Amino acid sequence: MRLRTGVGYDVHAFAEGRPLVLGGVNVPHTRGLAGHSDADVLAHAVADALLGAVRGGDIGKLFPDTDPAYAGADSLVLLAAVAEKVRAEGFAIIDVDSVITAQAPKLSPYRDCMRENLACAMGIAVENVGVKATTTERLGFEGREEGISATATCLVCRAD
Ligand SMILES: Nc1ccn([C@@H]2O[C@H](COP(=O)(O)O)[C@@H](O)[C@H]2O)c(=O)n1
Ligand SMILES: C[C@@]1(CO)OP(=O)(O)OP(=O)(O)OC[C@H]1O
Repeated sequence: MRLRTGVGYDVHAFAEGRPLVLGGVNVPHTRGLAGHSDADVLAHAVADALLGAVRGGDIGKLFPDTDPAYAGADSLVLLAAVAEKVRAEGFAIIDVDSVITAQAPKLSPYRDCMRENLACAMGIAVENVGVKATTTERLGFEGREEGISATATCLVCRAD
Protein backbone atom coordinates (compact mmCIF):
# COMPACT_ATOMS: atom_id res chain seq x y z
CA MET A 1 0.00 0.00 0.00
CA ARG A 2 1.49 3.32 -1.11
CA LEU A 3 0.45 6.28 1.08
CA ARG A 4 1.20 9.85 0.03
CA THR A 5 0.51 13.19 1.69
CA GLY A 6 0.17 16.56 -0.02
CA VAL A 7 0.13 20.16 1.11
CA GLY A 8 -1.35 23.17 -0.67
CA TYR A 9 -1.28 26.89 0.07
CA ASP A 10 -2.83 29.83 -1.79
CA VAL A 11 -3.38 33.55 -1.28
CA HIS A 12 -5.74 35.97 -3.02
CA ALA A 13 -6.03 39.72 -2.46
CA PHE A 14 -9.33 41.41 -1.72
CA ALA A 15 -10.87 43.38 -4.58
CA GLU A 16 -13.92 45.60 -4.75
CA GLY A 17 -16.93 44.47 -6.78
CA ARG A 18 -16.17 40.76 -6.66
CA PRO A 19 -18.14 38.01 -4.88
CA LEU A 20 -16.34 36.22 -2.03
CA VAL A 21 -16.30 32.53 -2.97
CA LEU A 22 -14.79 30.11 -0.45
CA GLY A 23 -15.20 26.36 -0.79
CA GLY A 24 -17.89 27.04 -3.39
CA VAL A 25 -19.94 29.14 -0.97
CA ASN A 26 -20.84 32.73 -1.85
CA VAL A 27 -20.03 34.30 1.52
CA PRO A 28 -21.75 37.64 2.14
CA HIS A 29 -19.05 40.33 2.50
CA THR A 30 -18.21 43.85 1.40
CA ARG A 31 -15.53 42.62 -1.02
CA GLY A 32 -14.44 39.48 -2.82
CA LEU A 33 -11.08 38.12 -3.93
CA ALA A 34 -9.19 39.04 -7.10
CA GLY A 35 -8.26 36.27 -9.52
CA HIS A 36 -8.48 34.90 -13.04
CA SER A 37 -10.99 32.28 -11.88
CA ASP A 38 -13.62 32.80 -9.17
CA ALA A 39 -10.57 33.11 -6.84
CA ASP A 40 -11.78 30.39 -4.48
CA VAL A 41 -8.60 30.30 -2.43
CA LEU A 42 -9.77 27.30 -0.38
CA ALA A 43 -10.57 25.13 -3.42
CA HIS A 44 -7.18 26.10 -4.90
CA ALA A 45 -5.29 25.07 -1.76
CA VAL A 46 -7.10 21.71 -1.69
CA ALA A 47 -6.40 21.15 -5.41
CA ASP A 48 -2.70 21.88 -4.89
CA ALA A 49 -2.55 19.48 -1.92
CA LEU A 50 -3.97 16.71 -4.13
CA LEU A 51 -1.59 17.54 -6.97
CA GLY A 52 1.34 17.50 -4.57
CA ALA A 53 0.40 14.04 -3.35
CA VAL A 54 0.45 12.60 -6.88
CA ARG A 55 3.42 14.76 -8.00
CA GLY A 56 1.09 16.34 -10.56
CA GLY A 57 2.46 19.88 -10.58
CA ASP A 58 0.11 22.64 -9.43
CA ILE A 59 -3.11 24.32 -10.54
CA GLY A 60 -1.21 27.11 -12.30
CA LYS A 61 0.39 24.44 -14.50
CA LEU A 62 -2.89 22.61 -15.18
CA PHE A 63 -5.10 25.67 -15.58
CA PRO A 64 -2.86 28.60 -16.65
CA ASP A 65 -4.11 32.04 -15.70
CA THR A 66 -3.18 33.16 -19.23
CA ASP A 67 -5.83 30.81 -20.70
CA PRO A 68 -9.16 32.56 -21.35
CA ALA A 69 -10.89 29.19 -20.85
CA TYR A 70 -10.40 29.64 -17.09
CA ALA A 71 -11.55 33.25 -16.86
CA GLY A 72 -14.20 33.30 -14.14
CA ALA A 73 -13.92 29.52 -13.77
CA ASP A 74 -15.82 27.72 -11.00
CA SER A 75 -12.91 26.41 -8.91
CA LEU A 76 -14.99 23.42 -7.75
CA VAL A 77 -15.00 22.30 -11.41
CA LEU A 78 -11.19 22.66 -11.45
CA LEU A 79 -11.00 20.71 -8.17
CA ALA A 80 -13.17 17.93 -9.64
CA ALA A 81 -10.79 17.68 -12.60
CA VAL A 82 -7.84 17.43 -10.21
CA ALA A 83 -9.60 14.67 -8.23
CA GLU A 84 -10.13 12.78 -11.52
CA LYS A 85 -6.41 13.13 -12.26
CA VAL A 86 -5.62 11.69 -8.81
CA ARG A 87 -7.85 8.70 -9.54
CA ALA A 88 -6.35 8.30 -13.02
CA GLU A 89 -2.97 7.86 -11.28
CA GLY A 90 -4.55 4.98 -9.32
CA PHE A 91 -4.86 6.85 -6.02
CA ALA A 92 -7.91 7.10 -3.75
CA ILE A 93 -8.42 10.29 -1.74
CA ILE A 94 -8.53 9.24 1.90
CA ASP A 95 -8.70 12.52 3.78
CA VAL A 96 -8.40 16.29 3.35
CA ASP A 97 -8.03 18.96 6.01
CA SER A 98 -7.76 22.71 5.57
CA VAL A 99 -7.63 26.07 7.29
CA ILE A 100 -8.72 29.46 5.95
CA THR A 101 -6.85 32.42 7.39
CA ALA A 102 -9.12 35.45 7.30
CA GLN A 103 -9.60 38.30 9.75
CA ALA A 104 -13.10 38.79 8.34
CA PRO A 105 -15.79 37.82 7.61
CA LYS A 106 -16.82 35.25 10.20
CA LEU A 107 -16.70 31.94 8.36
CA SER A 108 -17.86 29.33 10.86
CA PRO A 109 -21.54 29.56 9.74
CA TYR A 110 -20.46 28.42 6.26
CA ARG A 111 -17.99 25.71 7.26
CA ASP A 112 -20.26 22.70 6.77
CA CYS A 113 -21.52 23.93 3.41
CA MET A 114 -17.89 24.36 2.26
CA ARG A 115 -17.11 20.82 3.45
CA GLU A 116 -20.10 19.47 1.49
CA ASN A 117 -19.11 21.33 -1.67
CA LEU A 118 -15.47 20.25 -1.53
CA ALA A 119 -16.40 16.63 -0.75
CA CYS A 120 -18.88 16.54 -3.63
CA ALA A 121 -16.31 18.00 -6.05
CA MET A 122 -13.72 15.40 -5.00
CA GLY A 123 -16.21 12.52 -4.91
CA ILE A 124 -15.49 11.64 -1.28
CA ALA A 125 -17.55 11.55 1.92
CA VAL A 126 -18.03 14.80 3.80
CA GLU A 127 -16.65 13.31 7.02
CA ASN A 128 -13.33 13.03 5.22
CA VAL A 129 -13.10 16.77 4.58
CA GLY A 130 -12.13 19.26 7.27
CA VAL A 131 -12.44 23.05 7.02
CA LYS A 132 -11.35 25.40 9.77
CA ALA A 133 -10.95 29.16 10.01
CA THR A 134 -8.65 31.38 11.98
CA THR A 135 -7.84 35.05 12.24
CA THR A 136 -4.26 36.22 12.74
CA GLU A 137 -5.23 38.50 15.62
CA ARG A 138 -4.88 41.39 13.12
CA LEU A 139 -1.25 40.53 12.28
CA GLY A 140 0.06 40.32 8.71
CA PHE A 141 -1.76 40.75 5.37
CA GLU A 142 -4.74 38.67 6.41
CA GLY A 143 -4.97 40.60 9.68
CA ARG A 144 -4.92 43.91 7.81
CA GLU A 145 -7.76 42.49 5.66
CA GLU A 146 -5.71 42.81 2.47
CA GLY A 147 -6.43 39.23 1.48
CA ILE A 148 -7.22 35.68 2.53
CA SER A 149 -4.98 32.62 2.55
CA ALA A 150 -5.81 28.94 2.75
CA THR A 151 -3.73 25.88 3.57
CA ALA A 152 -4.73 22.27 2.95
CA THR A 153 -3.33 18.81 3.50
CA CYS A 154 -4.42 15.48 2.09
CA LEU A 155 -3.76 11.78 2.38
CA VAL A 156 -4.08 9.54 -0.68
CA CYS A 157 -3.37 5.84 -1.15
CA ARG A 158 -2.73 3.38 -3.96
CA ALA A 159 -2.80 -0.40 -3.70
CA ASP A 160 0.80 -1.24 -4.69
N1 LIG B 1 -12.65 34.34 9.60
C1 LIG B 1 -12.85 33.58 10.70
C2 LIG B 1 -11.87 33.40 11.65
C3 LIG B 1 -12.16 32.64 12.77
N2 LIG B 1 -13.36 32.06 12.89
C4 LIG B 1 -13.71 31.26 14.10
O1 LIG B 1 -13.32 31.96 15.26
C5 LIG B 1 -12.49 31.14 16.08
C6 LIG B 1 -11.47 31.96 16.80
O2 LIG B 1 -10.56 32.53 15.87
P1 LIG B 1 -9.13 33.03 16.39
O3 LIG B 1 -8.40 33.48 15.19
O4 LIG B 1 -9.41 34.11 17.35
O5 LIG B 1 -8.47 31.85 17.03
C7 LIG B 1 -11.91 30.11 15.13
O6 LIG B 1 -11.53 28.93 15.78
C8 LIG B 1 -13.06 29.90 14.17
O7 LIG B 1 -13.98 29.00 14.72
C9 LIG B 1 -14.29 32.23 11.94
O8 LIG B 1 -15.43 31.70 12.02
N3 LIG B 1 -14.03 33.00 10.84
C1 LIG C 1 -7.00 29.03 -10.71
C2 LIG C 1 -6.32 29.88 -11.76
C3 LIG C 1 -6.99 29.47 -13.10
O1 LIG C 1 -6.47 30.14 -14.18
O2 LIG C 1 -6.52 31.27 -11.64
P1 LIG C 1 -6.58 32.23 -10.34
O3 LIG C 1 -8.00 32.44 -9.95
O4 LIG C 1 -5.83 33.49 -10.67
O5 LIG C 1 -5.89 31.49 -9.13
P2 LIG C 1 -4.37 31.33 -8.69
O6 LIG C 1 -4.35 30.53 -7.45
O7 LIG C 1 -3.68 32.67 -8.63
O8 LIG C 1 -3.64 30.52 -9.87
C4 LIG C 1 -4.14 29.36 -10.48
C5 LIG C 1 -4.80 29.73 -11.80
O9 LIG C 1 -4.34 28.87 -12.74
